Amino acid sequence: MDLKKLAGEQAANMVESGMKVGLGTGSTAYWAVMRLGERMREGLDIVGVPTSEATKQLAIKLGIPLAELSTLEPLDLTIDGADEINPDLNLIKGGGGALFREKMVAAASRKLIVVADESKVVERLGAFTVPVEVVPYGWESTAKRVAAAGCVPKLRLVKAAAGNADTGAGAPGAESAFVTDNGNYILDCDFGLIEDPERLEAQINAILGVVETGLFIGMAELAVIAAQSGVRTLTR
Ligand SMILES: O=C[C@H](O)[C@H](O)[C@H](O)COP(=O)(O)O
Repeated sequence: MDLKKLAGEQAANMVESGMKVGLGTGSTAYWAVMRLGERMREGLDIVGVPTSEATKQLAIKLGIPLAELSTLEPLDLTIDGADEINPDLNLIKGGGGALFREKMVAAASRKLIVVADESKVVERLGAFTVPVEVVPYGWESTAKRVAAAGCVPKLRLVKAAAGNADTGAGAPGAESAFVTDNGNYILDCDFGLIEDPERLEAQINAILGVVETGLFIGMAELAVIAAQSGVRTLTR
């Protein structure tokens, strides 16, 4: 049984015609968007706001009408994945690097529904490193300031698919900084288990050079969690 598919589809079944819907990013939200595409072919009528370029391309392929966030807000709901979910429905997000647009869209939504398999549910956040989006200019200095908040930040890297035969730069397998849809970098920050996620979010967001953190505090209202034993929902 594909648990991500189960959770994603179940949340997509909660969407009603006429709704303005935030479309999340990642391998679980993917299934929600796929199901919305299927339901559109059966007569569902919605307008979506994608949280990433990848989701935008998927929605276009599925024929889901899209609009700019500013023209649609407030959205009725957003369906999105998470890397960790605690009992208060506070989240760590951004494993795929989409955290900034995800937070913008979630903040403009009346309701955020999180979709995940059971492995994402934790007692305390922090086993998954906290992604922090930073502007490329002076990122090393920003990383030092983030480190002073009590973590070990690591610049997220990606392996190049193709290289420059002349210079060897970007040769297959060579690593370069991961660049977000907003043209920024990601620092993956290991804070250990986090005692006060709300305080930490405020502390990191106050650092010059930081764009946003992957801590989503008090934003999710409902979580649809799929396990081998079935689907359950968690509320705040
Ligand atoms: O940046 C990516 C997003 O925050 C994802 O929603 C999150 O990483 C969960 O992704 P997945 O469902 O693929 O585990």
